[in-house]
Amino acid sequence: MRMIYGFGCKNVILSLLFIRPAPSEIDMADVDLIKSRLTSHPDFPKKGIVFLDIFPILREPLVFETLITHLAQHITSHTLGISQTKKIDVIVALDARGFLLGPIVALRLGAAFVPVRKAGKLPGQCISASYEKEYGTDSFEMQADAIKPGQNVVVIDDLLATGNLVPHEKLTATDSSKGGSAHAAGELVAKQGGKTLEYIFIIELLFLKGSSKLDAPVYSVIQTDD
Ligand SMILES: O=P(O)(O)OC[C@H]1O[C@H](OP(=O)(O)OP(=O)(O)O)[C@H](O)[C@@H]1O
Ligand SMILES: Nc1ncnc2[nH]cnc12
Repeated sequence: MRMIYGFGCKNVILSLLFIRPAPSEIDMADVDLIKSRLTSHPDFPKKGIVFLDIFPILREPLVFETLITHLAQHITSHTLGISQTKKIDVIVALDARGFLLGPIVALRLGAAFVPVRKAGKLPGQCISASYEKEYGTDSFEMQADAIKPGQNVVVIDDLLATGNLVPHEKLTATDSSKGGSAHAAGELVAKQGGKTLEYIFIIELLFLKGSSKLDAPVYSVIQTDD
């Protein structure tokens, strides 16, 4: 059994194509274990933000191992299936917390690891994309020769917010509707001719509707509406 997730009306057609695994296909024991280690910190780093901290997960080797295995298994059992492809060529992960997951998952899959870094940190020729965060703005870079045209890519980060403090449907014409970090990473992959098959996160802040701005399906281990 698979279910189809609806996004904002702007992306209705795309959302019909974006299939997420049904809860029955997900190992809920893994999810419960990972979720139990997540901590929340109200008003950090500024008032109104509830910061969700993933570091307690990494403190416990068994829980960290469960998370990495869960992500790698999701890719081999689901991402490859829905994309009807045999291999992930590249795992792209985002500076900085995405780097805690991306290289390990890439090694498990025998894929290349490519970092997306905050501007000015990567040597050589780079391409860039700007983005908005839940609490600020910034610009990302990727090395210009990192992805070859046609390569299959999965983008990994710890958390999907959206780049805006207001939910997508409440944005006015004067608000920016540019996406957040994951959107910028997808833009960098597309600029190099790579194909993003899926965006994967530990946590997705559903109320911010970040997935509606992305050009591929989203898988998140934990979803929260708070
Ligand atoms: O969907 P968004 O609104 O873009 O928000 C999510 C991003 O924000 C956080 O990173 P942050 O930029 O705070 O930096 P860090 O990883 O260096 O802590 C988080 O790790 C995601 O990358
Ligand atoms: N609420 C949140 N908690 C942790 N990291 C974040 N990055 C963006 N929003 C965040």
